[in-house]
Amino acid sequence: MKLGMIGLGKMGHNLVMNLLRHNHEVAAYDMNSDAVSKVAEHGAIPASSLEQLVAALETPRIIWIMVPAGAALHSVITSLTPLLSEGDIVIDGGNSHYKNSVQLADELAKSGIHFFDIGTSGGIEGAEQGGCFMIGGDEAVFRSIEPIFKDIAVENGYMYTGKPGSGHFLKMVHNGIEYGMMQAIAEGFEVLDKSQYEYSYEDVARVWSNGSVIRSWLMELMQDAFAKDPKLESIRGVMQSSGEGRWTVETALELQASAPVIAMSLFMRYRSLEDDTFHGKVVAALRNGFGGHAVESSK
Ligand SMILES: O=C(O)[C@H](O)[C@@H](O)[C@H](O)[C@H](O)COP(=O)(O)O
Repeated sequence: MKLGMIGLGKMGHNLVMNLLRHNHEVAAYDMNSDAVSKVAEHGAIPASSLEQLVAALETPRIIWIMVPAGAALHSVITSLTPLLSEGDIVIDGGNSHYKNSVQLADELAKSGIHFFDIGTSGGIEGAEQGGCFMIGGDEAVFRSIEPIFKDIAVENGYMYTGKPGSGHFLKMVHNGIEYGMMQAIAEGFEVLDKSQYEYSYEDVARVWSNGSVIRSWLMELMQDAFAKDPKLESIRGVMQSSGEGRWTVETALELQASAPVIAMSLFMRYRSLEDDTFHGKVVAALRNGFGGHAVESSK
């Protein structure tokens, strides 16, 4: 099939490579012209503006947007929509909040444009070698673009999830699970690290990756990381987050669903951003107040 790709960062670039490998025709645009040249070297049709990208496609056009959720996506949509016609298809493959995707689908539907919210998983490697795609939008229109996903997903690695918003909702929950799984793995290694035993963590991750109940891609990645740096000494224990974990917790609260592990994982990320905490000072002051327990003075 022929489609356009807007956003050629790590994910967009690799998706283009995957599409080209499967003989799809891709017109590609990014604000960074070097990123466009890189995919053009591999056979993509280079576009130096959104207008050029739109002109390179036949109607109904299929345009996949792979830019950061929020302001960047909003800006692309605002500039792109006036260039499109009824029947065109717009895909957001980023980690957008599902409520924004529902709203966007409604807005684009007013101009007869079909919108798909796609949760894309599998990381940078998956984008290139075969990823996992959770696809929300109109089912009949989805069937017309399904061949794309048959090609670029791993086997059984795509799913039509239902009405608009359902793709990004599913990806949000997936990422909430990701937070909990990673935190549990991390805590296990923390206990090992504080223990009297001298394990090679690379070997632990290897043995847990083979036949054990907790074998997983995350454990394999753990093995790779410990192979490079046996005690992860070159990395600070600071855990950033992009929003999906928080949205999962907020959604669980809205739905009154119990998600304590995911919530704690999120809070552990926030905690990791601070060396000292105000809550720690408060508890120390209280213990000192009622029990005369010693406090440590700050520098
Ligand atoms: O499934 C995936 O491929 C990942 O989840 C991917 O989407 C990304 O790496 C996360 O969004 C990171 O999320 P945090 O920055 O919140 O950890």
